[in-house]
Order: sequence, then C-alpha cells, then structure tokens
Amino acid sequence: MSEQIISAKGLTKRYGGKTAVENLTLNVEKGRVLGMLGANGAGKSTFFRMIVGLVQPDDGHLEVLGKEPGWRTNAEIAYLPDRARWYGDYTTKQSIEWGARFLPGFDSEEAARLRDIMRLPMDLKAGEMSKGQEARLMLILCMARRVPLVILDEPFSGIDGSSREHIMDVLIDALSEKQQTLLISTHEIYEAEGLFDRVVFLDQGRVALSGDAESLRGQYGSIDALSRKLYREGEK
Ligand SMILES: Nc1ncnc2c1ncn2[C@@H]1O[C@H](COP(=O)(O)OP(=O)(O)OP(=O)(O)O)[C@@H](O)[C@H]1O
Repeated sequence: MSEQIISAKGLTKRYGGKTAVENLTLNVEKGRVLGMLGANGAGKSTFFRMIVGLVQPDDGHLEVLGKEPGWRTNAEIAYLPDRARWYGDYTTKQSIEWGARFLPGFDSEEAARLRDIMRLPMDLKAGEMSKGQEARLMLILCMARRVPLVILDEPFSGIDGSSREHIMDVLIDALSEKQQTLLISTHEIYEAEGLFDRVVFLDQGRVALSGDAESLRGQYGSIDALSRKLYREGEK
C-alpha cells in the first residue's frame, strides 16, 4: 500500500456560527499533486492551516506524515500561505541566505537555479518588489526545500499569465525530480491543471466533487471546464 502523507477523517472547523470546513475526509498519497479548488471562502486555506497546526479542528481526525500536526511535522513541510509577505528589508540574496540558515531541508543550489529561472534580481529588496516578484521569491523559498510535503496556497496571484505558464513548468520539473507531495490551491485552473493528479472541489466547506484528474479530464474535457460547470451550478 502506498504511503499516506495526509489522512483526514471527518475534519470540521467552525468560526463562531460559520462552518469553514465540514466533515472532510481525504487521503493524499506520497508523490501526488492535489489541486484544492473552489470559490472564495470555500475552506481551502482553512484546511491548509489545519495541516500546519495554525488552526485547530473542532471535530474529526487529521494525520500529517503519520503524526499529529505540530512543530515536528512542520519541519517537513514547505508552506506558502495565502497573502504571504516577505521581510521588506531583505534582498533576494539575503532571503536565500536566510533560507539556508533557518529553513529545514533548504538546498541553496536549487534556490540559485530557481532564482535564475525566475529571473529575480539578487539585490532587489522584497519591499521594493512588485507583487509578482515577491510571489516568485516566496515560491523559490518553498520549492528549494527538500521536504516531503509542499503546500502552496494561491502561489500565482500577482504573477502575470505568460510567466505563470513558465513557472508551472518549473514546478512540474522540480516535483518529479524530488518525489514531493504537493497540495496546491489556485483560481488559475486553466494554467495549473497540468500539475494536478487529483482534484478536490470544496463548496462552502464541503467536498462537492473529488477525483482522479485524468479521468475527470476524460469526462469533462478539462478540469477548467469542470470547475466552470460546478461554479455555474453553485450560483443557481
Ligand atoms: N480567522 C477567521 N475568522 C472567522 N472566519 C474565518 C476565518 N478564516 C476563515 N474564515 C471563514 O471561513 C470560510 C473559509 O475561508 P477560507 O479562507 O478557508 O476560504 P478559501 O477557500 O481559502 O477562500 P479564498 O479562495 O478566497 O482564499 C470563509 O467563510 C471565511 O469567511
């Protein structure tokens, strides 16, 4: 049997009277790329925050890398949060040096390779970067880590369309080489869909649909087409 990286059973999180994630049961196997999809407020970020222990579930059970989420598992996760900002005073170079000192599993050579591909100037400070440049820096810091699990919460927001496609190729390359498991949430489904092995659509905290990306593509033409169909139905 293949190794389970994430195992969630009946996972529920409420904020006051609002249920952000409801009764989520999901297993993610090693080496898979899972697309967590859904409209704004569907519960994607809340699920990721539970995986890294930033949010405690109200109900259900969650195992990450075979353990309860916490500091031990977090050392093995490269997590790019939604709306992430970097230290404004740090240049690209200083940020990569910081990563090498403090981020477990950080591979400086891989960071240098990714920086070249992402064409980010070494001496540019994060505070003086455009939104897309800062997003690239955050991606470099995540993807340069040799850890078993990578979680990217809307990593492409602010990155222009043609660069996104290029960055997707970089991600696919980096992942296949490192055998990492990736959880990714994005609204850029058209560009990202080549990444997904599996997708889960959340709707108001509940799983609306989940399945193998290849067979869903066979059924609906593309994950993008499927998502449009689901969003249209959700609006009715
Ligand atoms: N700290 C919080 N306090 C109260 N409610 C919250 C909090 N964080 C999230 N929520 C609510 O939980 C629900 C799920 O939010 P979440 O951020 O997980 O959605 P999302 O799918 O990541 O959305 P988006 O695509 O817009 O990033 C929303 O209704 C949101 O208002």
